[in-house]
Amino acid sequence: MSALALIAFALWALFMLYLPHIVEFLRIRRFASTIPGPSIGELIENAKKGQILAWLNSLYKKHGTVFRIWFGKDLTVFFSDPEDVKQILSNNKLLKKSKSYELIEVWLGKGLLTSSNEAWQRHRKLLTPAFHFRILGEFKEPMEDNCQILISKLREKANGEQFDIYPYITLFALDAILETAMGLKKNAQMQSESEYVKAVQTICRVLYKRLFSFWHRFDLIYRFTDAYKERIEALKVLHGETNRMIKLRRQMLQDTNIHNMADAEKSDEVGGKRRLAFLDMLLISQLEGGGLTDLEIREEVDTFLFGGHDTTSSAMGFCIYLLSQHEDIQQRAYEEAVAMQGREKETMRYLEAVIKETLRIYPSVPSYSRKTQEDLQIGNITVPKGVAISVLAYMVHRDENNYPEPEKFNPDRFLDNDKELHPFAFVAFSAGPRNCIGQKFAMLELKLALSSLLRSYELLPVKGFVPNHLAELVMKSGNGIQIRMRPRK
Ligand code: HEM
Repeated sequence: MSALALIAFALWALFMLYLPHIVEFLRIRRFASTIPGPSIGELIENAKKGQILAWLNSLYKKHGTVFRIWFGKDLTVFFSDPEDVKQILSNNKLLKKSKSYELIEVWLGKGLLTSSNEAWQRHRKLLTPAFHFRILGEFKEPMEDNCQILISKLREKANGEQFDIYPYITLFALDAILETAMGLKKNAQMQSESEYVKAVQTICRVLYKRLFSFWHRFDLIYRFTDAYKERIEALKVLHGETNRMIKLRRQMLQDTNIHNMADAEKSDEVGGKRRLAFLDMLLISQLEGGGLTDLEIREEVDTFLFGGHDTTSSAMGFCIYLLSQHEDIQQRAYEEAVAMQGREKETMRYLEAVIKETLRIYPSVPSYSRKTQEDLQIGNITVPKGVAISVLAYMVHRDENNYPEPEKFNPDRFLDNDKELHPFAFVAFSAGPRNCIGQKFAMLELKLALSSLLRSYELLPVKGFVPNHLAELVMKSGNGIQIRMRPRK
């Protein structure tokens, strides 16, 4: 065979290899032309401005509840109608996450948040008991200890002067998740300079930055950036620490003769405490023979850490801001917090409504996406295979049919007409099979922290302050959470 024929054959083989992708892409392009949406130029311009949520809001107003955006060659269709959201989130065939989740795999690997198919199903089944409310109750005490540290750290700020409370909250949330996920008392609140705490903050920052950067998305370019170097250093610390903890907790189980759950239930001591961290539960199920590999365990522990600290700090920060702005609502929440002291695990009707209303206006995860693995009918649209579908919780929560005056902070919505709401009108924790596994954990932590804060301090508004909410992977306020505080008498 001549060289030319060889080249022609190679080209043909390559073409045949890519043919299905080319056909799929052409179908997607044809479909995209039937859905309204902005140009790529508009995307770049708005990403540069950093006001993605305001832009998505304007697209919703212009195009309605369904619109599309091209992210490079990847198409995402955004949905905000509760009826469409119901079809998306309850569909058992739509469980695969979209491509943007691959960016966080360097840290989380194929943990629960990023994995799909059988691996996800197996892990979810294995992890669900660890989030059972009875087990979570065991964490009330360490969470309360961390709340006390938060209250005392804030004492120096409770002088009526303006300050940013957000850094205090993040360290509190990090301590709460480190202690419960890994059994690790890190005292981030006391040692904010620790190498580990800094690595968590660095990795969150560089991963978010990459998600919304056009250039950093190209691997070849990214490898030459400072962010890449920072990422490598942070991952070394993070993975090193999780591996160290796996070794340490395994040794503790061995030393206390715990080989299965029955032994653990009988034992009083796991590392000096009766409580089992999520990590212990995973290690015990490994000992019982049906568990995960060491790598899978590390990925899950890192996933809890990521999923569990930024989301709750965001919710807590926005809730404090809203309470500081609404004296009457704060007073009602305060009275309930006083009446329920020590019983926060029980229903706290008003504070729960306050938290839900906060998450309605400021959903910690403003949108989340799946990828279609086959053509899919949603409402009157047939979405072709290979398209990312995004639930835009931020706009679902601003649907005027369910929420008249949607920008108004009114927790009574969740007391008065909760039953009249569309079941998919509130999706801050997502819904269906891939909903947030940690939502009960999050509610317990938020209730404990907010009620002890309310009992200790009066939250006062800062004149003219409005949070600049940014759509990072987790919604944040770009200008912090500025408040003033006074001790309660
Ligand atoms: C206010 C607090 C929280 C909010 C608003 C929240 C929200 C969400 C949302 C919207 C999802 C779905 C994401 C997606 O489909 O891509 C999710 C998934 C998840 N969350 Fe949360 N979350 C919170 C707290 C937590 C906590 C405290 C933990 C862990 C202790 C946690 C662990 C997870 C995990 C592991 C998943 C993936 C579940 C799966 O795919 O099976 N979250 N969360």
